[in-house]
Amino acid sequence: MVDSIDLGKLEANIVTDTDLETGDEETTTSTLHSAGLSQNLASSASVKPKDVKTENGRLIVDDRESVSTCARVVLEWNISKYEIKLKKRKSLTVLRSIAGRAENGSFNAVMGPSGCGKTSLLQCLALRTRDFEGSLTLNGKALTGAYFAHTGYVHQKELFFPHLTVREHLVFHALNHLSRHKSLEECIARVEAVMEEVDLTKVGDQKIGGGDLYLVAGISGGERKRLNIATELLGNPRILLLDEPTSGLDSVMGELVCLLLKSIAVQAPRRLVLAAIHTPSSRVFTLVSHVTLLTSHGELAYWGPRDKLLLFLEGLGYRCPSYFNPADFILELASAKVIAGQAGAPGGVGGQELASPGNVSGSLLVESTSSGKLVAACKSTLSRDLAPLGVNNRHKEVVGVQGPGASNWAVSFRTNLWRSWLSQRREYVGLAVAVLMNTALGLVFGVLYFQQIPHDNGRNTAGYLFSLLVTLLIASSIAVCMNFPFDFAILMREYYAGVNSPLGYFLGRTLASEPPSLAFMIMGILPYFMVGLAPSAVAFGWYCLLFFIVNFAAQSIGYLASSFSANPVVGLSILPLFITPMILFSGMLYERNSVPPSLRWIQDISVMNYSFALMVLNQVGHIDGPARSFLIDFLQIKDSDFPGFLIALVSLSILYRVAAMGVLWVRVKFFSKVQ
Ligand SMILES: Nc1ncnc2c1ncn2[C@@H]1O[C@H](COP(=O)(O)OP(=O)(O)OP(=O)(O)O)[C@@H](O)[C@H]1O
Repeated sequence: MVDSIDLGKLEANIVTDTDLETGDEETTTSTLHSAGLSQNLASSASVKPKDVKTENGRLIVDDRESVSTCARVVLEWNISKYEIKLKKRKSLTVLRSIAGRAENGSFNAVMGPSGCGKTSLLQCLALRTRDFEGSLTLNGKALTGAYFAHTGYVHQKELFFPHLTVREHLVFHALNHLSRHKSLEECIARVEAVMEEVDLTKVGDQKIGGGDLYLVAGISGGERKRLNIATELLGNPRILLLDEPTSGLDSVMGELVCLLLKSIAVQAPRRLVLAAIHTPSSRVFTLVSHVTLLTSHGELAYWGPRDKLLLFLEGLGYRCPSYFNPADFILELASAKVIAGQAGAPGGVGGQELASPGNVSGSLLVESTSSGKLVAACKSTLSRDLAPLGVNNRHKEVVGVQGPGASNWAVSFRTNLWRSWLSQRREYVGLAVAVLMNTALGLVFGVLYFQQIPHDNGRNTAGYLFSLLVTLLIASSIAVCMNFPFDFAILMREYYAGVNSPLGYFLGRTLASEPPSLAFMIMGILPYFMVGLAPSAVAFGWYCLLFFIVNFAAQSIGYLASSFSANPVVGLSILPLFITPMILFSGMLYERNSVPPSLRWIQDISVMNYSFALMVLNQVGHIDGPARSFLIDFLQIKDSDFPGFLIALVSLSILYRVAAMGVLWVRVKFFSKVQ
């Protein structure tokens, strides 16, 4: 197989002659001449397999040798039905009787009107959903868990950590993906090679940018698309499935991405590339080897070689006008409204009854009054070309395929710690605001209780410590609830791609968040001497330690509340359910010894109960007089409670964190879908 890429004169069209139907034996020659695409071709030139040669100023990519050594990869699918469960026990049938086949070396397009089910089909093929009936086979065999290792799935919406650079993002994925088999140096070399392949080397050290909360300046839209593809290429998959890799790009950028996909498909190692493409330009359309066309009702309108589609339509009396983009033409044909309702649609197809598709490799189903007959004709034509059509008994095999499996938790702990630390460190604004806010709050406490405590009868000491701890509990847990859920969608994708584990992620992410959360210490430390608390190094040391533990416990509660949903509103809404009882049973608002026995368990799990008592005991150990006896009596505590309360506080702070990790793990494993 020879692929030649012209780097010379710019010409105004792309000429592609690809027939992959005949498999490995056939020669595929793609000559990509592109006006205004010199940049792109230069970037394609950076795709340098080992056997690149030049001839008369042209790059000749000769992968004949690799073809003979390359195993053939054939993916076949027959999805008889894919339903999405809606509320009130309703369901929506998104796909019906979709069959097709693709093999390595080919660039396949899934096309159809918006909402026809392109994403759904890709999710089925990538096994991101199992809620479909039908069969999927790889080289004629039922899928196994290894399918995930062979397959890269590029989502439509890119999700990145915005503060990471392109290189850092890829290194994270390479380490998680490859470190079982490769050394650190080899992982880094693989990152460099892939960046070269998708032409991202020059932006390797730029921030990715983007983000959900606010926009961070970063690389361009096209570069983000290529980074999305590069992430999946790291593991060298044989099958690359892409959901609308050109969406949001202008036509030139879209063509650059599709040229890249074409080169990924045909160059060694030849890969199966299957992409949902919404509205390809005519040039992009000519790059495609096979087309799966869906109607707006999620039914198969055509499956077959791209270059036979227009001939086939002509045979049915639908001729694409010479000035018309063929992709637009077939999209209009596949759209029920245009066909059924509009006379004078391109090719003059309005409301016309259609003949049987006849003896062609590929079929057309057009919505019309005769659609029933056409569905049958379409199926019978396809069944000649596609072995699995109508075979539905392998559904159980698909459902039973083991998931991708999490990556090694110890590796993912280290890489998540590194990634989260880099992200946190670069959140300058967030850190600066946290420092300012805590300084301001510390000053408010300091000014309000300024030198009150040495002359206090105990009430102001209790008031200061209580309000400080309540503020810490609320502010620290809210801060977690506002940040933690945003990573969840990324974690789910990485988990399904086998490059992250919930345990490694949680431990790394939470540990990396500890240093920035120390900003809360300012709120406690700043007013200590202003308000006149015990001027003893031991008392101050315990005060700081207890404040740190309460901060840790408050974050644990924040993690627990926000681990129930990827929606931060849920975490923030249920947070009071955790915090309010803790405050009520702190000993300040409800007499400790008169708590009804049936509610005592709430007191036992209240962080405020122990932390407030410990803070008070720490102070009364260094003061005499009426304040001491007031506080001891008021809170109904004694000095000997200190060690037991300390153990309870530390245990609770760890317990809440472990519970948060458990909830996250269960959600990732059993309840969440990849989006
Ligand atoms: N979770 C969901 N809940 C309800 N409806 C859904 C859900 N997911 C998909 N659908 C519906 O299923 C149909 C197919 O959706 P899908 O995203 O697969 O289409 P698409 O062809 O990729 O669309 P587009 O080109 O606009 O991205 C649409 O009608 C969509 O509204």
